[in-house]
Amino acid sequence: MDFKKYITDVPNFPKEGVVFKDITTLLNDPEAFKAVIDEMSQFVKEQGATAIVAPEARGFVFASAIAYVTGTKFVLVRKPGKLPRKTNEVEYTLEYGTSKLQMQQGDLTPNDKVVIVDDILATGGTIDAIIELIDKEHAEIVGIEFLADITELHDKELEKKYKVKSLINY
Ligand SMILES: O=P(O)(O)OC[C@H]1O[C@H](OP(=O)(O)OP(=O)(O)O)[C@H](O)[C@@H]1O
Ligand SMILES: Nc1ncnc2[nH]cnc12
Repeated sequence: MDFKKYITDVPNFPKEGVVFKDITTLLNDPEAFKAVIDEMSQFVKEQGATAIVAPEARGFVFASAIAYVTGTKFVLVRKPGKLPRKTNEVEYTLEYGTSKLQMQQGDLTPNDKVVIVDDILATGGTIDAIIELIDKEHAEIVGIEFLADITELHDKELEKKYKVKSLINY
């Protein structure tokens, strides 16, 4: 399936100069969304993952469906003040701002084999922060997957260190 046609480009959102990749048009199409979840789940199975880690909010939309299909545990990465137990925290910069992400201590164990799931890889700031949070728990990262990758916005370092898959490349 040609997934690209289900993503809508929205110029100058949320800031002047950013072309926002709107995934809601994909979510509005049940067949396309199912095909995406099936393909992303296949990657998780191939890597032999025991856990999926994803950031709010759009990452959750994909990750929870993939965790259900693959029977893996799902660990949440959230913005500050949302997770109730003791967390680790990392500050990061993304295409249109700076923020912090947290993951609860002990949600992952050193035995976990993790696939990280998110909708968009842009500058890579978010994914780098998630990797740092997982490394603090000494879990193994066996793969990273995105619905879409905006190639011109990030370097190639991620692909050098990890098995990375994107269903759509811009
Ligand atoms: O590669 P980067 O430049 O770091 O950008 C990618 C991140 O930006 C978006 O999340 P956002 O923080 O906008 O949160 P949302 O999912 O809550 O909209 C997207 O869902 C990725 O997580
Ligand atoms: N251009 C973009 N579109 C959608 N989500 C994003 N996250 C970071 N950059 C983005």
